[in-house]
Amino acid sequence: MSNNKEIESLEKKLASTIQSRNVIEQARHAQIATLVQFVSKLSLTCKGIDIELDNRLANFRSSISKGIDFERLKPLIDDISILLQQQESRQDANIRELHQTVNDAGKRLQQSKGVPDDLRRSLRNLLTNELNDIKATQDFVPVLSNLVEIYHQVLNNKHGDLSSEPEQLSPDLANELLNLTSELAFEGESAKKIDYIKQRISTNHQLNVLLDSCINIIRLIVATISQERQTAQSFLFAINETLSLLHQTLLDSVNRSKDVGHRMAQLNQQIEDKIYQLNDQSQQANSITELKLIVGKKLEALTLDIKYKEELEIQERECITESLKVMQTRIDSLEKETSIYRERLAEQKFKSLQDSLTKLPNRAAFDERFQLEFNSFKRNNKNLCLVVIDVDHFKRINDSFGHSAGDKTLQVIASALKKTVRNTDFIARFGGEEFIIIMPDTDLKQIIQPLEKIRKAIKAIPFKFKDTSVQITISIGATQFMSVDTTQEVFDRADDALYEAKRTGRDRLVIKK
Ligand SMILES: Nc1nc2c(ncn2[C@@H]2O[C@H](COP(=O)(O)OP(=O)(O)OP(=O)(O)O)[C@@H](O)[C@H]2O)c(=O)[nH]1
Repeated sequence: MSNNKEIESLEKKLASTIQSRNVIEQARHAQIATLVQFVSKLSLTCKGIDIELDNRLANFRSSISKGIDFERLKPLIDDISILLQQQESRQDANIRELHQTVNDAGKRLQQSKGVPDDLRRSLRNLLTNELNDIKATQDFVPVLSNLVEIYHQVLNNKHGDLSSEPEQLSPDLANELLNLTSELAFEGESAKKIDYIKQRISTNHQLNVLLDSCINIIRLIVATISQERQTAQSFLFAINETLSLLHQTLLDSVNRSKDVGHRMAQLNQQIEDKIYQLNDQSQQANSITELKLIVGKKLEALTLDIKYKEELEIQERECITESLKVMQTRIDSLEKETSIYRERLAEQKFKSLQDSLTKLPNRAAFDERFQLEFNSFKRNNKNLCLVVIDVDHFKRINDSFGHSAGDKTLQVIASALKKTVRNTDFIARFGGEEFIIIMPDTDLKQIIQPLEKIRKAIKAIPFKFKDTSVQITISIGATQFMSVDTTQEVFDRADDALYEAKRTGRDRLVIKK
């Protein structure tokens, strides 16, 4: 019996132990399931970092979801742990690398030109503060987006700058403008301004510089023209003033003459009347004494009248002399003014035909003379040659030693050319580094010797810039006028000859028939 009771109590104990073990077992399963789910989810957060890790984690997730026992999971967990450790150090290296890259990009941006001040400030803050505060990869996100934004704005600015960046023009346009300015003769302050403009054009071929230069040149021309107009105006004003003064003087003297004439006529009448009266009264006189008395009185009155008449005549003469003197002075001063103005006009005509740099006749003067010589050639059919000279590699002088050295070179060459040609030859600066000579009474055979002399003379000039000795040569093209030629044809032939001289090595003379 006691045995039975014992068995019964043991069975009860066992049943309750089994039950509580089941409860524990169920709770453990529930905990494991939660843990498995959590581990699966956690493993998913590492997805995409590394393929190897991805594969292992996928394997691990599938194993634990199937409830594979710990013993079989262990090697998987070990592998994953190693991979995760490697991943951690790789992550650190990545952060350092990213830090360095962002820092480098920011520094490069800092060094680039044209970054506005506010962006430069933001960039400095990004590099010194924001970047140094980064602890984890995700911290890079706001910093990077900040940097991208700064880049974006700098690019926008640059783009704006680029679109407004002055367009580079062909140097031909700049040269053409330079040639045109050579034909302008200015004095004093204007000459200095033109020199400055020339310097700018020769070193800078940007559209805005050329436009700016054009505007400044036009301003100078307008100022000169208005100055000229003022001179002409004041001259005309002076003429007008003198003429109206002369007119007034003349009127005064006519009026005075009229007045004097009137008084003279009155006096004449008075004298005539008195003579009549004298005649009359003398016939009525009864005695010599009476006659003497009458005649005496009348003669006295007549003498007074005649004296007065004489005075009037003297006055009248003085008056006329005086007005003549006034008129003469006015006319003299007007003549002086006219001759000054005439001189000034002649001077201006001369100046507008002279190249201000070399003091040689300029292109306008050449055109005028070329036409005259051409007309005379057509009439007389005398020999006439045209020569075009161009300084070789002149650009190199400007580029190596500066525009002022180039200018000086042109002056020296011009004066050497002037000295070398005959008095009857006409030499002009055609523009830039090009000169032109009209040689009358010369044929092609005769020009070789003087032109070779010119070529050698220029080559022999000992130019020295910044302690460097430089030899400068010229190329020459020449031709003779033919009876069938137009001016353009002669010019083109001479230019072709020059081009051939350049093409075949420079420092030479080429003649074209
Ligand atoms: N200093 C100065 N330079 C000028 C003047 N006028 C034109 N130039 C320069 O002269 C140079 C002419 O250069 P290019 O036409 O290229 O000819 P180049 O260098 O002489 O070469 P080649 O003629 O081919 O031998 C340009 O650089 C012009 O800027 C001037 O008045 N003064």
